[in-house]
Amino acid sequence: MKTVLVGVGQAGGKVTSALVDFDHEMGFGSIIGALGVNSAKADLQPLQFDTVLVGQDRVKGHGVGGDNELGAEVMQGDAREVMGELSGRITAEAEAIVVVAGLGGGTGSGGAPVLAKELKRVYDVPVYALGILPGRGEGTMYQVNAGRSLKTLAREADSVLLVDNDAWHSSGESVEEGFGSINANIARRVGLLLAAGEAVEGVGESVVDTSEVINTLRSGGISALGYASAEASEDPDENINVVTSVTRNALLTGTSLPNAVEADSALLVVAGEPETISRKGVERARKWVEEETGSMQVRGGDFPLESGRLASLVLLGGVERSGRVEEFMERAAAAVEEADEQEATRDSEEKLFQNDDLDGLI
Ligand SMILES: Nc1nc2c(ncn2[C@@H]2O[C@H](COP(=O)(O)OP(=O)(O)OP(=O)(O)O)[C@@H](O)[C@H]2O)c(=O)[nH]1
Repeated sequence: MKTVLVGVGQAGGKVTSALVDFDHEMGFGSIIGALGVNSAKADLQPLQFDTVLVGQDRVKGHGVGGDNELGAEVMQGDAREVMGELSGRITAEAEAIVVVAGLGGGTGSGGAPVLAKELKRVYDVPVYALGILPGRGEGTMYQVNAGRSLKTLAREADSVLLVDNDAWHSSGESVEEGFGSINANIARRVGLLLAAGEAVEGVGESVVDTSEVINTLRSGGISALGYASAEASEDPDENINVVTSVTRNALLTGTSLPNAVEADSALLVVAGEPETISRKGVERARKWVEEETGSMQVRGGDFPLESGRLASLVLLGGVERSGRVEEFMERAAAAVEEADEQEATRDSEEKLFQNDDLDGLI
């Protein structure tokens, strides 16, 4: 899928960078343009692609400090400039635009929904978001921001592919320590999805087409991506269980949104050497995905790739009713309440100290 990426905020820029590097290393050529947008100048500097600094008149290049309303305002204020920078990149070749952002901060969380809305107004191709949810251990402000942003983003974008920061980091590492490996994992998985369906020489009947990705995401709302891989035999008959077990692992333990299984639609992409992919295995795996997700719309296809391994990518569309999303929304609502209570305590403490009756005590 020929894609233009827009990384908003610090996480958005870093994840976009990892995706661009992966696509380049693999020689896929599915990312045809990238732009970084931020209100913090220092976060734009390391990026190897063009960037736009927004909100300079308001925050002087220092970021919005987690204030996502301000993040939305500065993006709105400079939307014309951002859209202008993008217009040269979103050529007729583009099949999708992906806005990448961490939903817990200020610039990405506030800015991504504003940008998605502008892009949808102007372009006919699907506008997706790749949204990063704060991990459980991240503070109240992150959860509040992400809850607000996710609702708006799911409304504005054609689909929000959610990655939970707790999902793809190595055990023993904190979320912050793990950013490098989380980003590399996001790049590999999402990068493969974007490249699935890219023209491959000697395309066979079973090769997945870009339109399958778009159709799977057509139900809108929230989507998730699962991935797992394993060593494969050269003989496809010995790979029946390899295909079924990597598919099970991709969906049950390898998703970007842990425990999101119920879905409106799904796409199963099996990647590896075409002659090693077991047709029987693929058939069984697809049936299993149908049963697990409860979806009647499970699409499928191969992704020919030179490798000694076989991998399964499972894209789920319409997972907003899954337990995981509900659990996050509850966490965000509790965080909003906690933030409100803290504000109320601060207000009453301020009133206490403004009370004239206290004057006599000092
Ligand atoms: N996966 C991943 N998450 C990140 C990374 N950097 C920050 N985050 C997450 O993103 C959220 C914070 O968003 P940022 O992108 O840092 O903030 P911002 O959008 O630049 O906004 P401000 O700094 O407030 O202007 C938190 O939930 C972090 O855990 C990263 O490199 N990778």
